[in-house]
Amino acid sequence: MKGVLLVNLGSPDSTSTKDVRKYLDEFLMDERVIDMAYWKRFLLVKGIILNTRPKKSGAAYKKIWWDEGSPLIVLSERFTEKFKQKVKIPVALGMRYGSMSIQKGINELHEQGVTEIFMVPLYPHYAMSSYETVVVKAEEVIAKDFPSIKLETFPVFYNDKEYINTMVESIQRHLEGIDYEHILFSYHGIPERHIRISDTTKSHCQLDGSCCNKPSEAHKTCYRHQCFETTKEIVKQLNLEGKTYSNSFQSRLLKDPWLKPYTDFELEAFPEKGKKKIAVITPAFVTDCLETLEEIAMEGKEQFLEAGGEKYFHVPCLNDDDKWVDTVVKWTKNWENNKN
Ligand SMILES: C=CC1=C(C)c2cc3[nH]c(cc4nc(cc5[nH]c(cc1n2)c(C)c5CCC(=O)O)C(CCC(=O)O)=C4C)c(C)c3C=C
Ligand SMILES: [Fe+2]
Ligand SMILES: [Fe+2]
Repeated sequence: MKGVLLVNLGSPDSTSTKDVRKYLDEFLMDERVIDMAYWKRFLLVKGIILNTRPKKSGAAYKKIWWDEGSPLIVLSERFTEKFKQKVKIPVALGMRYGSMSIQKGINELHEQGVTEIFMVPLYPHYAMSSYETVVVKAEEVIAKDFPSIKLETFPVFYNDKEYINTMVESIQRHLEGIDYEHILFSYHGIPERHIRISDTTKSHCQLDGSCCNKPSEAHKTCYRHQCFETTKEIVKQLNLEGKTYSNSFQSRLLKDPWLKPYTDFELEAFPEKGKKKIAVITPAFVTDCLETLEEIAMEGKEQFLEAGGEKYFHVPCLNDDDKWVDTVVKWTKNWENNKN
């Protein structure tokens, strides 16, 4: 029997320092997130980061937490409920980190007799710290505990026609009546080093603007290229002119160079450049979460207004948008009918 596993990143169980520490421990000890030799990662994460960050992150989570729980989890559950109504096969939701694990999701499907899983990682773009780690984890769980299950994973969908149309419709709906003169596409950042590690050609990605427009095999796993493509496709349909939009990367951790330009620097510089009314879109996330609700909608707004900005609007993620649900249903039905 066929079944679907939807996978998102996951959140702590609560905003308490203890729960946030447990979540960050699993997240940051992932070798695809902090890519150091095990002993170095162990010392950095357990010896340094976990001593201070859980309290700080817990306070940030408190600012966005809902009565029902983490927005990322609640919104993913709402999406899943709507999705279940539209397909006839078993569906489960799993998270890469935290209690609602991929293991639990696969087990839930297994108990319903599922032998073939269609997994949709809810990430439009390929990064070793997002899409790749989900695939590796699911494959490990299946090899260890469910060897008879066949797994097929939906590819990244950064330039998929249906996804782009869904984004464009949602953006147009949210921006109706909003007074803005510039759109910032703010993507989750990754360390520049990760771009080089994921470059399958080992020579294409230069990180200097010279490579992302040249066709290459490397783009199949190039986060930077894929983010730029998402923006290009969206602005094409929105008919935006060159100087009225730009890209940036947010959520840096540690001191290594991350993808540039940095969102916080851009937000502080816009007013001086005459861009005083902006809208921010966060396409790396299909679900609103700490990084969009706190970092962009709250902190980003404050930084922009303090620097002299006048109007600031964050466009919500797709969340449980009906057209978005229908898009993932369509991908699923194509898989059921061997059309993907
Ligand atoms: C969009 C995909 C994501 C990529 C790529 C990604 C890379 C990445 N993240 C960190 C560190 C942290 N990220 C945190 C939160 C967080 N990250 C994503 C998505 C991607 N991360 C989401 C959806 C969220 C929000 C989770 C939620 O519960 O709402 C956090 C935790 C919060 C904090 O302490 O700031 C950390 C830490 C690294 C190091 C990285 C790539 C190397
Ligand atoms: Fe992250
Ligand atoms: Fe590139």
